[in-house]
Amino acid sequence: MSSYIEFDAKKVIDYITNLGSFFDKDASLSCYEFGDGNLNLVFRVQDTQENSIIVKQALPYARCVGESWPLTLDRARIEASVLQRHGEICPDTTAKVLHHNTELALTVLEDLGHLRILRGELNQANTFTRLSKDVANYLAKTSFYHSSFYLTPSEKKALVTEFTNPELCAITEDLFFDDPYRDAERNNFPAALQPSVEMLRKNKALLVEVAKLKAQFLNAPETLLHGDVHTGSIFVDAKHTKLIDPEFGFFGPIGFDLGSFIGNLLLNYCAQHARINALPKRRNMQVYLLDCIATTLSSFYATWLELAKTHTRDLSLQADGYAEYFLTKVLQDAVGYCGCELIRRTIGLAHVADIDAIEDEDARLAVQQRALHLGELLIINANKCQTTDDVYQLIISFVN
Ligand SMILES: Nc1ncnc2c1ncn2[C@@H]1O[C@H](COP(=O)(O)OP(=O)(O)O)[C@@H](O)[C@H]1O
Ligand SMILES: CSC[C@H]1O[C@H](OP(=O)(O)O)[C@H](O)[C@@H]1O
Repeated sequence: MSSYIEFDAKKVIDYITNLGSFFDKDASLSCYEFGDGNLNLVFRVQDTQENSIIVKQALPYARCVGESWPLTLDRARIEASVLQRHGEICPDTTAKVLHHNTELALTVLEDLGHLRILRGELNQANTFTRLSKDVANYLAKTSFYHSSFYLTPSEKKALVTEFTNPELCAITEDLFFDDPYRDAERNNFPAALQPSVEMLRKNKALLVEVAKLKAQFLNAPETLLHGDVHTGSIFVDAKHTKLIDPEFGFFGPIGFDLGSFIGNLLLNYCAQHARINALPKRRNMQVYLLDCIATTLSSFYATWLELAKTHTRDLSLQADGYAEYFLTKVLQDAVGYCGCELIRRTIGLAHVADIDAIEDEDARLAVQQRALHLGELLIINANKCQTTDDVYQLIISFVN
């Protein structure tokens, strides 16, 4: 029988005190819940000496909807295990797991409260020079070392089983690839956007490309993905970049995380158009975001190719030219998934503050139309890209 119980602040303190690992024996602890994500509880536990830890607990349902949307507790195991595996490869860019209890679906994490969530920072027009290189390095290394280029077939198959995450994948499958393209109850957009949404849904070529992207998501266990690399899952400051929250992790197509990240930068790019009273700030941010995208792409590609040339263990995959062929497909997938992220964050269930916080209704609508159209163009044209520069030029041609 499961010993799961939902924790409150008092139970968290009792649990942490019993563990006896993180604070002085006689420390006076306080605790509060401050999660703002869609799914879980997040507590901060602190003593009076400025020491603190984070306790994250999964609920048996989705926090943002309530008990009417039951959800597996196993997501906490997946999240902790992805953080541990990715943390072994990229310790500097992955939140550190200090303790995990699978039965309680509870994980103790290092407190990253001295850093800031990237989405809020971009919305404040703050920029981070390390961001693109750090994210590219994280995505390239974690994806290479969990791919068939590096793992033996039996190692990989065992991990694919360990990281089978059907319920969380089903959420992505529905929210990314299904709901936006039909009349789904969970969709969320203003009536004024209906004509743009209908145009999108009538585009048969688009629907075929979305089908291909979904099929790839369902059928291509290329690597252990983070599964939800949006700008709300990245802590930053001038010297640090830390990824959190990989509960959607599973073995899927390498381009998915790369595309999700770039998609979130482009959502912010679109939202910047609402800054009509601060044109220099808007221009600076848009230049920064495009530069970030260019660096992420080139740095991801260069790091991955270098790893493939020097660390590929599979003999056949060492064939001259194969890594380049493989990476071209990864880039095309990334452009497609990027387009899906733009569309689903505009008209689907889960929105982004970048757009939703725009107060002026007309300005918000114009940004939503821009994001939808950009998503559509990217998905339809993704397969024209052969190189990272092609991807960048494609993006530039549609955003300007
Ligand atoms: N390790 C951490 N250190 C500090 N704050 C954190 C940490 N992990 C999460 N948080 C805070 O909790 C919020 C929700 O966390 P997140 O992992 O995104 O939850 P969910 O899984 O519900 O989306 C984050 O936006 C951040 O403010
Ligand atoms: C009901 S899940 C919707 C959405 O929320 C997740 O993000 P997060 O947990 O970081 O808030 C994920 O992007 C899902 O698609």
